[in-house]
Parts: sequence; structure tokens; C-alpha cells
Amino acid sequence: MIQMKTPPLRDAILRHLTYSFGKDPEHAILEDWRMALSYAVRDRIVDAWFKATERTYDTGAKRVYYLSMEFLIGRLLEDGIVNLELVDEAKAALAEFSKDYNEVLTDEPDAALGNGGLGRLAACFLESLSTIGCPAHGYGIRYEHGLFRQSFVDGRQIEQPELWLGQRHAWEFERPEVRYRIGFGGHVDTRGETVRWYPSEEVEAEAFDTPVVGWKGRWANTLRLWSGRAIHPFDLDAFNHGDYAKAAAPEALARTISRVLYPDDTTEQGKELRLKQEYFLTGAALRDILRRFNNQFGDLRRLPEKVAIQLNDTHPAIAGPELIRILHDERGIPFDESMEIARNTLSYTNHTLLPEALESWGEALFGRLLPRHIQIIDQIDFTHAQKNPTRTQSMRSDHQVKMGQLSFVMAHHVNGVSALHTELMKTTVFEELHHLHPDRIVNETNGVTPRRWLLACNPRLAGLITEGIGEGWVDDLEQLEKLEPYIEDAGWLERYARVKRANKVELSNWMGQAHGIHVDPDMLFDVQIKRMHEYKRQHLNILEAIAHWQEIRENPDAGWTPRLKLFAGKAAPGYFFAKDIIRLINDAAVVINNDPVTNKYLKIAFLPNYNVSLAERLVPAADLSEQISTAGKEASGTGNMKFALNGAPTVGTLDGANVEIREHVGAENFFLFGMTAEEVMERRTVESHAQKAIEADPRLASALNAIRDGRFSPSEPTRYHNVVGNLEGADYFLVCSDFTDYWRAQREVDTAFADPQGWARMAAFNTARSGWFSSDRTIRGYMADIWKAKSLLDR
Ligand SMILES: CCc1ccc([C@H](C)CC(=O)N[C@@H]2O[C@H](CO)[C@@H](O)[C@H](O)[C@H]2O)cc1
Repeated sequence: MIQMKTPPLRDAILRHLTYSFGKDPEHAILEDWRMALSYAVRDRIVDAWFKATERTYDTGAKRVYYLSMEFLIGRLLEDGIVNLELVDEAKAALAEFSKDYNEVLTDEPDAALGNGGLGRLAACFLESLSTIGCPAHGYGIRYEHGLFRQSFVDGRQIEQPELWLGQRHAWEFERPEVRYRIGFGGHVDTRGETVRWYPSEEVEAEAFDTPVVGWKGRWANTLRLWSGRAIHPFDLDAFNHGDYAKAAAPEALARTISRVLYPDDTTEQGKELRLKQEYFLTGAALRDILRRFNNQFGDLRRLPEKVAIQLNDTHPAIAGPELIRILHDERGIPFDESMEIARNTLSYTNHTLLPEALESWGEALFGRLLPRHIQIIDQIDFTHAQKNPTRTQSMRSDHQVKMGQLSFVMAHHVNGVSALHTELMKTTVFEELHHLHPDRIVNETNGVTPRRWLLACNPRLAGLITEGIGEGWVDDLEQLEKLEPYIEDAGWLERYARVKRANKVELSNWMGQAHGIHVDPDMLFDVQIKRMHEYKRQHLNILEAIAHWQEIRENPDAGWTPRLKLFAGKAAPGYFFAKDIIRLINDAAVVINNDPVTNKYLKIAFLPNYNVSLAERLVPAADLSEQISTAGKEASGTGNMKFALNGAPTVGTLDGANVEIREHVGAENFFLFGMTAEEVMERRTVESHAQKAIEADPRLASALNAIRDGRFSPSEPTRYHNVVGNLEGADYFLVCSDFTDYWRAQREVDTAFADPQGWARMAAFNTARSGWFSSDRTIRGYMADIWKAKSLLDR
């Protein structure tokens, strides 16, 4: 590999400004500086990338392939600079040209190629795989439009297309030589043993590579994103006949497949284009994986030994039938053997138990689009049933193809994403399959990367930590427990509290300048940021805020702890109930924030367009982390981990990873409330459980009355009748039944926060004891329990 001397960052920036962007410092615009700095940083990442690739080939190491329809990456420039430990050098270089470091960083658009938890987890996992030095590829789709931009008009969510590729993008390398034809539709021809699929439509998948660098730039893996291209992009004949639209149609049609990310994160729409996207990603990825394998190892029977493919939920589940199709139809390996090779290569992660989120495709649509695959799925089902005669369920029932069942049967391991979730998988959605295959389900509790979610987003806290215990924690996060002795030192605790306050001042200034929201940084910053969904119960939060407001109005001098309730989160465009909750929060904010009696004690703000970059601003400045989902519904949560690491104690239920966070940080440093998952099941059986709860709690009743009577929608008093009607009626997510205990917990928070030293202790213990929630620990779990993959970086 050619060795080139690494020039000082300043020189590299100037060289790229001049020769890559043809600008001199005088005429360069902000984007030019961002691109020049990005290229200068990228150069160093490419060096690590080449070394990693070479080492992987030299050692013949096993490779991990992470297939995901979503990678919620966010920005990459700061991540590169921090992982290469170039922060000071970059700041100095830019300062020399009187450019502001943060201004340059925030010029980069977020790569919003995901909806929420599942997509962000995939991004954290890639960064941890590189930090650990485990050879891996991420495979996804290069959506032209990521998750929609959210804005509010009259308190209502408005969606606009997201245009990240509208600006120059520094972090991808187009690979015109890496293209695969992906077929759809058509028919299957069976002659004796040989079965051939003849697609009626084909699109080309072209690769775009993004290097993913790890801590200290010791390793870098590849994120390969596929973009749709037409095989015959331009119909000259149509053009010559003046039918320009028809002439351009082939290209437009092909690009449709990678045009936009589906914005649903819990309800599968069963749309044909979504299934085409899933097969487009999976088909191209498997072609690419087998090409690389063949070049290195050849004998496909060794595939499980050298390749581990992880399915990020059921979205790439077609990988099972597709791998069998290639091994059996194209390479002539007997069906059963092909099925075993495939199963020993594939493993599947489940991220939700919500019935509406479990993918199942109509057999008509599935059969028309993938006629050979549905045959293979039947044969898989048959083969599996033969080996498991007691089996009652099937992956093909009531004219649906059940992707969860298929993923389970075609995987050597299936994992949940928190201890509670994994247990619930065994007793609910996968009960029968768990019974038949008792060793297949394992748990790998989620994690988050400490580089982005502590070192980069909270440099004040990171500095205080490193000063105390050195920097080893950055890639060995459980070293944070070495902070515990410092917590007993009042002086150090004072400094810890000052870090949080400085972060809150910074956020307050930004909220003032960016959104005209003016808040007192000494208020308790109570934060709920995540996708909008009934099971996440943002409506429980605003209901408590309204009851709190009413209580303050009744006795304003009761010595209330001033609190700012901060919300952020997008609702899927078709999810009207969630959109009503957004509007209710905005409507309530108008009334409550302008109430002169109460607004020094309680303020509400809903920040628009929640994304990775906004989370990086909010998490370091939070005092309280709202994790209030109905127990049994949030598979894990990962925001909860980011808040704990950044010193924001949790008010939450025993749901998902909250259970493990409370175990690690200590029950005394966690504000627990609400029913357990078992109690939830029990409470649901109680006739009109919501009414009973309302009758038992006048605060709840009066808050509901205020909403119903249009207190927050004077121009349309009936605006929230459906919301209140649901809560007083079915209330499936038990908002009313958990309200009283939630109120109790929040008053405990008020009391605790009124004691700054006591609060700082709780916050510091959350930081010191959350090291286990590093995605490095999670990935090491996958490597040991599921992938049997090794790190190539000597530790
Ligand atoms: C087909 C539509 C669709 C799209 C995305 C999804 C995802 C599974 C939803 C999701 O993001 N789940 C979240 O995954 C996180 C990472 O494991 C967990 O921490 C969250 O608890 C879970 O809700 C379901 C259905």
C-alpha cells in the first residue's frame, strides 16, 4: 500500500480548498470550508480504511454484514474529527482563517436515512464495529430523500421533503464499477430439477461507499448504500418523437426505488414499493457478499465459517429465500443443504412486539413481485414443519407471508434488544418457535456509542471525566465507575453541576436565537425526545403538565420547582392521533407559557424537526429523562441510555432497558413509577379501567376536562374530543391508570431537584454507572454469542 506523509491539517484544508474546490480563502463560502475540512479529515480516514481492508484480506478473517433499511447517521464531520482526535488542530486551523469551528460543523446536513431507534442503533453499531476492529460492512439504501423535515403551522406538524443531497456530500465514494441487476415480477420456469426465474422488470443497484472510522482512527469499515439506476436510462426514440417525459421515464422509474425513506416506524403499510426496496437492498447486498466470498474462499459450503449476516428486524428478511435461490437455483446445491448453509449464515434481531409493526405481506403482491421466492418460502415452511411435526403456526397463513416467522426459522440465532423484551419475545410473538428451538433466542441489550453521545456532544463533561480518570473510558466505558470516589468530593460535584448548567445556558441561548424560545437555564429541564407514538405516551406527559399548571394556578406560592417541559419528535404522516398529540402540546404551550401566574414555574416547548443533531444539543443539557412508555411496549429505548450517561436521571416505567438502567445506576438514582408489564396485562382485563382511574384522581379528571372543554383550543373547542374520548374510553396504553403514580414521581423529582447537591449526586451516579450501555459492549456480545467474529485490533 502506498505510504504518503500526512500533512498538517491546516495545509490539507488549504490544499483541498484550492485544488478540490477551486477557491482561495477570500472567496470561499462556508460550505467550501466545510468541504475542505471534510476532505482533509477524510484523507486520514481513507488511510485507516485501506489498512483495515488489506488486513482483513491478509488474515482471511470472518466478516460481519449488517443489513438494514435504515442508518440514521446524522452528521459525519465532527465524528471524524473526534475519532481522529483532531478537535484542537481543526479549531486552530479554522481560527487562522477566522472561521468558527461550530459554524462550519453545523453547515453539514444530517444524513437522516432512518426513522428512529432501529436506524440510529445501526449507526452506533457500525462505529463500534470499527472501534473494536471487527471486519464489517453495513448495507443499506442511499435514499435521495431521508426522513421528512418537520415544521409547525398553527401547532400542526407539516412534512416537507428532506434534501440532504441538495448540498455537496463529502463522505461518499461512488462505485460505478459495482452494479448489480435486481429483478422483479415475471415468471418461474421449472424443468425437472432446474428452476429458473425470469423477472419481467430489472433495475440496477449502484454502490456508494462511506468509510466508518473508529476511535483513534485505528480501523475503518465500509457502509455501502445502494442507489437505483436504469439499465437503459434514456429512451432516445421517444425523445426523437418529442415525448420527453417518456424519454426520461426509465431513469425516473429506476430512481424511484431509492428515492425516499418510508417514514413509518411502527406500522407496516404493505406498500409494493416498500417490498421492492427491501428486495433491492437484500438482493444487491447478497450478490456483493457472495462475489467477495467467492474471490477469497470459493467453496460456498464454508459460507457460515467466513460470513455472518445480521438482519436488522424483518425488513431484509427476504435474505433467507434469496440466499437459498442463489445456492440452489443458480449454484445447484440441494435445497435442504442450501437452507442449512443459509440458516447458519443468517441471524435476526427483533426490535418490536407491536402487532402492527410485524411485517406480513399479502401473498398476491408477494407472489407477483417475487414469484420464485414465495415458492421457496413454502418449501422452507414445509421442510421446517417436517422436522417439527408439532408445529401449528406457519409463515404462510390467512393469505399473508409472515416475515417474523420466516426470519426466525431462517436464522441460527434470534435476539431481542433488552432483557425484558427478549423474555417477552419468548412468551408472546415467538412462543411456539421458542418452544421448538429453545436455544435460538438470546438477548443483546442495546447500547450507544460514547464517542458521539458523550465525548463529542458533551465536551465539558468529557473533559471533567478525562481529567479525573484519564481517557481510557472512551473505548472502555465501564471505566466510568472510577468516578464514584469523586462523587463524594463536594468540590468535584460542584464542578459536575457547573458543567450541566453551562450546557443548559448554551441550549437556552440556542433556543432563543434559533426559535425565539426564551427560558431560564435554572429551571429543571425535563426532556422527552423520541418518535411520537401512543405507547411512548407523550400524552401522559402533557396531561401531567396541564394538571401541574392547574395546581400552580390554585396555589402559586406553594414553592414550586421551576420546570421546563421540552418535547421533540416526528409523527408518521398518516398517524393522525400522534399528530393530534403534537398539536395539543403546542396549543397547551401557548396558554401555559403566557400565563403570568404560572410561567415562571412551568414552561412548555416543542422543538421542530427532531433529528440526530438536535438530540446532540438536547441530551447534554437535560436534567430529567422521560422514559414513560406502557410497560412491555418499548423494546429497549436508546435515548434513555444517552440521558443517563450525560447525567440526566430517569423518570420511567419498568419497560425495555429502563429495567437494566435502574439496576446499574441504583434504584435510589431512578424515579420509578407505574405498572409492570404483568400488571399492565392484568389492568387491561379490568372493565372501564380508565373511568375508574379518572374517578379516583380529581387532578386527572380536571386536566381531561380542560382539554375537552377547549381550554387550549378556544377557536375550536371540540378539537381534542377524539383524544379525550380515547383516554376516557379504551385507553389501550393505560395513560389514566398510570397517571396518579406518575404525578407522585414527578413531585418527588421536584423535591429532589430542589436540593442541588443531592441532585448532582444522583446525576453523577447515573454517569458513573451507565458505562455498560456502550454499544461497544453490545457489539462484543453479538461477536461472541452470535457472529463468532474476532477483532483484528490487538488490545
Ligand atoms: C415496517 C415499518 C417499521 C419500521 C421500523 C420499525 C422499527 C422496528 C421501529 C423501531 O425503531 N424500533 C425501536 O428499535 C430500537 C432499537 O432496538 C429500540 O430501542 C426501541 O425500543 C424500538 O421501538 C418497525 C416497523
